[in-house]
Amino acid sequence: MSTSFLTEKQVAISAVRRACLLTSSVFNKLVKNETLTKEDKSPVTVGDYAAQAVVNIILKRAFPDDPIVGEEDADDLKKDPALTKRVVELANEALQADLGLGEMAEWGIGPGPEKSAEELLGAIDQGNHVGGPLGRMWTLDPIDGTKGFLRGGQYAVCLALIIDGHVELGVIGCPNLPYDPSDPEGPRGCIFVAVRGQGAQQMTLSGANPAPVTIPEIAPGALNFLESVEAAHSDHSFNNRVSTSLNISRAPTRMDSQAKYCCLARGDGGVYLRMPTKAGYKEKIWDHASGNVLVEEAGGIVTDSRGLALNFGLGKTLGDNYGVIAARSDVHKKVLEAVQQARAAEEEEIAKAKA
Ligand SMILES: Nc1ncnc2c1ncn2[C@@H]1O[C@H](COP(=O)(O)O)[C@@H](O)[C@H]1OP(=O)(O)O
Ligand SMILES: [Mg+2]
Ligand SMILES: [Mg+2]
Ligand SMILES: [Mg+2]
Repeated sequence: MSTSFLTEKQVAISAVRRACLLTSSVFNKLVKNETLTKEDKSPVTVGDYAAQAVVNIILKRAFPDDPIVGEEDADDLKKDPALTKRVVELANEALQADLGLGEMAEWGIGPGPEKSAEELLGAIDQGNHVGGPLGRMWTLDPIDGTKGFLRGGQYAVCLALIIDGHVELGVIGCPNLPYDPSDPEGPRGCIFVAVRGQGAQQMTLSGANPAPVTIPEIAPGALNFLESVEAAHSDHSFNNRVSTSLNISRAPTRMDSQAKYCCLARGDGGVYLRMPTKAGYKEKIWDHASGNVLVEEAGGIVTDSRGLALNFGLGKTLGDNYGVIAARSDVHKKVLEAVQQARAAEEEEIAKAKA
């Protein structure tokens, strides 16, 4: 098997583009127009299921033997015929759309035949692999940043190829992210692609204007933190403590989803820092795999708060990794030190309070 991953890359881009088309259509039909009635299921649920069905159908068409670790399963969907009908309509619309640019019949990429409800439910459940240390597997978050999706803010469709516990390819679709960070009101919709050893790039959602991305050197005074909007997902006060100790004066940029890794990769914010807010939460591999290879290929380093590499070979979660720090290598070193000092100070305070 070739290790250039050319086919894998084209297939993954096509799958993510079709899923983004679908999630945008769910947003426009169900969220923006506020057409939801009480009986309607959450548009997030519809979008999650349908996007996972679309991506899995495309992956399995090209790589029938590859297992997929997907966030969703179809157990609840199977009990709900009305929701299933909606998912089937939306998934087929996205699978049959003519995307034009970048679709190549010779790669087996392009509009596909209509799928039955049974086939689509089956496709969602093909994302049931549990992960592990050996072999090839894909991991998929069909909508990452569901809160952002509902707000009309940032969310991402995230797909990655993991081989023997290492992320080799990552594709992230960000339908609401401006293509040009210096023109925040300009055209929105980007796809970020990274292949291990081959660099990182971004392109528009239609596949146009591919351009390499690398993390630029950022003057210490211009650095800022990229962090979750949701206070329950990452510890804002800890980030504040760390940024204060690093004399960072710029306010953090808060956004949902792996769009944060994408912004970091193109120099739009200098540090990704995510510390758990409650003991026992284990980060999921689909929430970090694509962003991991993207940031590393853009010249950054990604570790946990102890400086350890993230371990994608332990199953569905990152196991014992605690927190995530991502930044350009020079910045990463300083942030890791500051994080460890802040953790020590925090522990000391807790011990004092208990005494
Ligand atoms: N307690 C938690 N701590 C950290 N991440 C969480 C927690 N609960 C959910 N998440 C996940 O964080 C991701 C979003 O991160 P962010 O806030 O940076 O956008 C989602 O995938 C979300 O999972 P889920 O999709 O199941 O809600
Ligand atoms: Mg997620
Ligand atoms: Mg999700
Ligand atoms: Mg979820």
